Amino acid sequence: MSTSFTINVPATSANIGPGFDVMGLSLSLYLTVKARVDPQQPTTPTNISLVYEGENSSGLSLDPNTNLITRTSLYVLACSGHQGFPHPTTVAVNNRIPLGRGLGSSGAAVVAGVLLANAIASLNLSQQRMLDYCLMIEHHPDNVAAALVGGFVASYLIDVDRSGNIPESEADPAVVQQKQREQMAAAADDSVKLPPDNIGHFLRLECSPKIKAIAIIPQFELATSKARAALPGTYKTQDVRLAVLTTALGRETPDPWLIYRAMEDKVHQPYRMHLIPGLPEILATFNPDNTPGLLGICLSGAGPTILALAVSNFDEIAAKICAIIDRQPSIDLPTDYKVLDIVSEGASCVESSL
Ligand SMILES: Nc1ncnc2c1ncn2[C@@H]1O[C@H](COP(=O)(O)OP(=O)(O)OP(=O)(O)O)[C@@H](O)[C@H]1O
Ligand SMILES: N[C@@H](CCO)C(=O)O
Repeated sequence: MSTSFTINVPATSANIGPGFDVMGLSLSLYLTVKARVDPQQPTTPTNISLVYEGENSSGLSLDPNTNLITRTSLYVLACSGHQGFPHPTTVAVNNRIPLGRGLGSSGAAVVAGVLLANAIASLNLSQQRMLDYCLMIEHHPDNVAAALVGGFVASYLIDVDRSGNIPESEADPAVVQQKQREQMAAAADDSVKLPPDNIGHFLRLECSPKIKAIAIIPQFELATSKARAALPGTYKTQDVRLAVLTTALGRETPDPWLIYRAMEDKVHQPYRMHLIPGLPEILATFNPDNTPGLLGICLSGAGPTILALAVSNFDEIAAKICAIIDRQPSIDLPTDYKVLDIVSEGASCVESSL
């Protein structure tokens, strides 16, 4: 008899305007990972055979030591004294989250990797401990916290020494491979770097069920590392104003202008404008008076996806925003969009016996 696990992790939109590195919404678009433990298969050092199905698979490494999902699992396992998966396992990934577009694809991959290790080696990690592991790989909590727990989530990270290295979710594959080799070697002599306890904290906030998320997805990738490199090191105190948003989205009947103003941002969007053709015009053009149903517009995560929150007229709003992007000289391919629910359930793992 073999055992299977099915892991589902939602896409996320981080920041929601001024909530830079703090706020996240989980969305009805999923990364699915199926793992089948197959003791009949020949053993290998990692015991992983990795396959990708569905869209978004080309260009991703199938080397278990390099792929973000499986190398996250291998790190978690190494911390528990396992070198590789306990038994030969086929890991099949079906990813619906566009890569490098600001919809939390890397955060979802990291969360999936942690859940996979937890299931495959029966580690019984708590949700809090799983967040600690996620934060060793992706150093900002907004995407991973929302993907893990679901809904509208505020989170913060305790300043902790992770050896000053750049997040592994953003690192060059060669650097990652070297680090992975070191971790595997360290696992053998018991010195692998465990996450400190409770490095991330989160709070679930109310979000009105009337609100949907329109993700307007330009057809080019923008690496988070590049979008973060555009940010300044210091801010003026008057630029930081998150407080209103945390309650504005939770009101049973959303107040469009309250949310619209609460989503205006001076922390990251002004510095990233030049990376997203059409964004300045979009922010200057649409508001709740001239666009019925619209609540607010912001950059989703590090971009280039633009997030519009709305209560009605979803396709009309999306079409108008797409039209502005599509007439920018540097845009070659028509912009895509998806009308998504804000889902209250986060990542899940279901076990079945075959
Ligand atoms: N399902 C996946 N399997 C393996 N690697 C993935 C997967 N999803 C994302 N990645 C890795 O993460 C990279 C994208 O991460 P990046 O942080 O740049 O964008 P994002 O997470 O989609 O956007 P944001 O963080 O702004 O929401 C991909 O190029 C790939 O290397
Ligand atoms: N808060 C992060 C989200 C992207 O992963 C950023 O804006 O850089």
